[in-house]
Amino acid sequence: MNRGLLIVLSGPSGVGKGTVCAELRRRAPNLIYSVSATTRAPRSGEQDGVNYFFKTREQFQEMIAGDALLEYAEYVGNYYGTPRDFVEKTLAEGKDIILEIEVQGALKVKEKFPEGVFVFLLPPSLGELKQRIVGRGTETQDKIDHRLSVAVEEMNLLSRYDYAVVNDRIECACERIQAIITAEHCKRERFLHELIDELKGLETAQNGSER
Ligand SMILES: Nc1ncnc2c1ncn2[C@@H]1O[C@H](COP(=O)(O)OP(=O)(O)OP(=O)(O)O)[C@@H](O)[C@H]1O
Ligand SMILES: Nc1nc2c(ncn2[C@@H]2O[C@H](COP(=O)(O)O)[C@@H](O)[C@H]2O)c(=O)[nH]1
Repeated sequence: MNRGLLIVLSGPSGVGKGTVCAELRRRAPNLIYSVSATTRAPRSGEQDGVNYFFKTREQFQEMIAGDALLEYAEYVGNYYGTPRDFVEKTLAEGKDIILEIEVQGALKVKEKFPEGVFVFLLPPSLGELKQRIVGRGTETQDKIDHRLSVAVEEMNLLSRYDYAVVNDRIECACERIQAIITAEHCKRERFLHELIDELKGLETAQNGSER
């Protein structure tokens, strides 16, 4: 059985990662979502085990010490991390999994899983990014300013990603990401590699007989 694809979706706060991820999962129910652990307080409507595993700092530090996280990062005053076992089990079962995480963590995942598919979601403009994060209404002005200053640093790391996708319209962004996932599956198809090897063999044999 082929291993599943590890897809990492990053991008600045407020660009629409969560929104795009939710729409991708609606379109492709087989795509598994990695629920992160965090020390951030739940927002109104967020559920433990669904949006995040909400942890105290002590519980999170125990997860770090017990090597239970594939990666973690401190972002704007809170810890965020990806539970390791669930990702490894999902990939071993041949299922695709998507991680929606910030840039420092994504680059750590890239060191461990260079075969992953790393997608950076971009806003159509910085003005629109600001409007989205303000419009969501979940953060204080202080936190918004902090998240926007981190956003600029994050966008400087865009070149470390395999793909950049603009989230202008949610449907278009999802279609672009779905096209990337389809293409990445094709690249990994064993029969294609066998066919390419066969063609190379044929070419070598032909060149040999022409000499
Ligand atoms: N393509 C879009 N057009 C207009 N608004 C959008 C679009 N995508 C997302 N939004 C809106 O932007 C806001 C931020 O989206 P979302 O919470 O998904 O961002 P995020 O990148 O997951 O943020 P964070 O990293 O802070 O969790 C939400 O109010 C969402 O409805
Ligand atoms: N490195 C990680 N970053 C993560 C993880 N889960 C979420 N995130 C990112 O944190 C910021 C803030 O999230 P918010 O829910 O407080 O708005 C955002 O960029 C998320 O993508 C994780 O496991 N590791």
